[in-house]
Amino acid sequence: MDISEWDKRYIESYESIARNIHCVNGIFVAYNSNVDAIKHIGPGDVENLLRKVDVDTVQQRIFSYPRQIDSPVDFLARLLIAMKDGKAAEIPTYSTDIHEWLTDNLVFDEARMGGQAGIISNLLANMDLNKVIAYIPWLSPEQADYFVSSPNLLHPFVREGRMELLPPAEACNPDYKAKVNWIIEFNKGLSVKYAEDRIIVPRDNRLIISSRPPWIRIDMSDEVYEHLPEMGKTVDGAILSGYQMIKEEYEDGMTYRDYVERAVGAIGQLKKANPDICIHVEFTSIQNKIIRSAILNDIVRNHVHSLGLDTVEVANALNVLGYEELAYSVIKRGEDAIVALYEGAVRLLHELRLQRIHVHSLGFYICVVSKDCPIDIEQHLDSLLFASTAAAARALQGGIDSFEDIKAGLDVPISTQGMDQIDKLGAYLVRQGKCNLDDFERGCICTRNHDVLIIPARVVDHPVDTVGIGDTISASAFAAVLAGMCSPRED
Ligand SMILES: Nc1ncnc2c1ncn2[C@@H]1O[C@H](COP(=O)(O)OP(=O)(O)O)[C@@H](O)[C@H]1O
Ligand SMILES: O=P(O)(O)OC[C@H]1O[C@](O)(CO)[C@@H](O)[C@@H]1O
Ligand SMILES: [Mg+2]
Repeated sequence: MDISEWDKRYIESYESIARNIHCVNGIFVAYNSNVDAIKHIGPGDVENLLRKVDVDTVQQRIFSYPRQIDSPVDFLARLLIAMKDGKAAEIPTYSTDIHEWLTDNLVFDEARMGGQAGIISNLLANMDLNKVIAYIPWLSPEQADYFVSSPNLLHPFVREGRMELLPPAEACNPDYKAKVNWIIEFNKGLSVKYAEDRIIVPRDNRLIISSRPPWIRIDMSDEVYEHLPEMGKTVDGAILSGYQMIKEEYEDGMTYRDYVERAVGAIGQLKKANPDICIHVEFTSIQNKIIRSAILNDIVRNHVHSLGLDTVEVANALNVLGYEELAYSVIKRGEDAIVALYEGAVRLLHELRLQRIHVHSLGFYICVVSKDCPIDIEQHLDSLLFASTAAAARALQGGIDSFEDIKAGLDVPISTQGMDQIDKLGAYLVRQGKCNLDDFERGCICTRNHDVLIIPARVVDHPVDTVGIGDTISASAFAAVLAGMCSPRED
């Protein structure tokens, strides 16, 4: 299909999801929510920060590649790495020192809802989904203020053994504090001089400094855990995220194994009274390989139906599952990177026994679906196109406050670079005899073992922010998949 045919197909997908989204009874969303303190860095900002530290040490730290932020030097090293490649990254910090240093040396531009579960809950509620049940284990009054106030967005609260669903502001615990993450957004073309080097940022992206205070636990109170079947019964799907915060060991002797077990138990509880519930996990950057591996092998495999992730995260996942070479081909920016990405997504689908895996990249998405996934390939295509429209709307407007707001995404141009990338993949797949050119051009490929959807995405030239766009893509696509499952077929 050429761009004008894709444009037409995009409009059809929006209309189809708008018609069907209301048949979704509800979605359960857990666990992570925080306040994002967002700073868009401009010319001179990084140089100013570099003047406050020893640049030679930063350079050494760039080579040693810190996987957690303990000092301003670690922060600047990871910021320069992210800016040089234009790659998204999320690095944990376990003390408040860097937060204080950043507060003293940078003024953030805006504070907004952060965390996959927080962003996704607000998006789904604003999309007018019938019911969104959000569960945040550390819901503080300040955090609750960042949730949209809407009757379809509720949080469980257990009183005298009975579960109630309340607005987050009424379900929060006044003893809890807010978790604040710093988000450093950098724009394509920004030039930074350090030591003898100059970096020109190749693409808009962001670095997240994820605060991990000791009280953060990816878990549920026993009371809420006991009532999960009751909640699971009333929804069609669940979106789970935040597992990246699980630690190997805790001060009280607990280990990651305990939290992995509880996480699997929680999924089991959701399925107890609703065996058909569809579970999506939103993946993210996880620096610790033991945790990354445990999440994939022990939580996702066999328990989860759908996985959403970006390209770097595909490489990271492949890496811990033993596909190092393929992982390397995905991240090195070679001609064949998109082929490696496709191969990687196929591997992950089968290795992790998923029903769908949705990879979002700048300019295109790839989704691989198993043969037993209950919706047809055109409905999968609708879901991806709808998600791209939603992402474009968020990038353009900075947020989505109503279902109607998504429509603005239809005016954003389809990425020609994305089209070029997928043409490369098409040539490869046709050469390999995996599909014919017609099927490829329609974005839908059926093979014996799985089906594949490949779409060009809409890309906003100057996005308001980049953080949270991936969450918007995955959640809107998943909600659209659920709509496909409950809506009457439109043959
Ligand atoms: N300017 C843009 N216009 C449209 N989509 C974008 C733009 N920038 C990024 N995206 C999409 O957002 C995704 C970011 O996802 P991810 O890295 O998971 O970020 P986050 O987890 O912060 O949401 C990219 O994969 C790309 O598909
Ligand atoms: O790992 P954490 O601290 O939950 O942070 C997740 C981060 O990812 C995002 O949810 C974006 O995907 C940010 O809003 C947030 O800061
Ligand atoms: Mg993401």
